[in-house]
Amino acid sequence: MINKESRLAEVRQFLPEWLEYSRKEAASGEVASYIPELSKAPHDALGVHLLDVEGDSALAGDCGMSFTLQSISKVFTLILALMDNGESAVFERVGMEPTGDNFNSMLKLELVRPGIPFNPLINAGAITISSMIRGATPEEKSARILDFFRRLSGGSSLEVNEAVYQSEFATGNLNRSIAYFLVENGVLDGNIEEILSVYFRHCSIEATCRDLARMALVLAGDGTDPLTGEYLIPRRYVQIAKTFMITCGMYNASGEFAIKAGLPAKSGVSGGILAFVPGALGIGVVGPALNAKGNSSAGVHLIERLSQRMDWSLF
Ligand SMILES: NC(=O)CC[C@H](N)C(=O)O
Repeated sequence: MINKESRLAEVRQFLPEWLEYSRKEAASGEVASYIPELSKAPHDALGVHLLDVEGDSALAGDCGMSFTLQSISKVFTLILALMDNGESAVFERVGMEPTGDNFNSMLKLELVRPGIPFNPLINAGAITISSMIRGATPEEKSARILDFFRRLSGGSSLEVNEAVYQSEFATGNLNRSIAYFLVENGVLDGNIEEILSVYFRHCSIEATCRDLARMALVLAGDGTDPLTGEYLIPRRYVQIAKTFMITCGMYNASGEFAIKAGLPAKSGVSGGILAFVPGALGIGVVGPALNAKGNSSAGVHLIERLSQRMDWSLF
């Protein structure tokens, strides 16, 4: 058990120094450019916000910067799809296993029958999950997702970054290929452009490190917001999301991250990372320069170091 008060006090004291040390890792990374709009992010930025169950914060660096959630959103659309459809319907369409491949790989879709995506956190799985969000139109589905994310982030006013959305929609041919493949396999049905618009929109929701920390805090609280007492997610669905975050949350570097940090986490190509210490605190990090696995170079370094110094690993 960690002593929350004294831990965050200690973190607050050392955080600026640790952050500057981790920032150097950005030098070895690259800002994502396959979505053109993302390439505008500052290469050396690094920000962190930690929020504990009492509402105490520790923050450092470029934590005022906003960025799009990208793959981080997949954790919460999975949860919404579980709430909308139930566990068995969701797992008829997506699997429960890590792939060991890149997040946008199509390799295993062809290799393993019946061709359902390996898990809901790779693009194929997340596109399938987007199609399962309740709503009569894509606009209604997107509005429900945004509303859910706003409630999870403490009644915030999160918005879609339209420029990033348009940039993804215009250039997302690999995601289109995945979607057509899923239709062919009988996993997806419906209008592909509409399904992709729901997917690209939730990836393009803009947030700050504090928003990530706030959403992570709800997961740390097993689905109940520790700051308001509001029940937002059934505990079972948090358990499912948490397990996927450990096994697949950092793409094909999840094993290494589990060993080095030992925390449930999800990263996105914008350089954001959401992580949490169950029962204790939510963590939001951004560092746009990515390593070869597509995770924030400096962000991974910072979370691993924090977890090791503070003895936060679950394992
Ligand atoms: N890994 C990511 O963050 C990928 C999300 C991005 N929107 C994509 O589909 O490529």
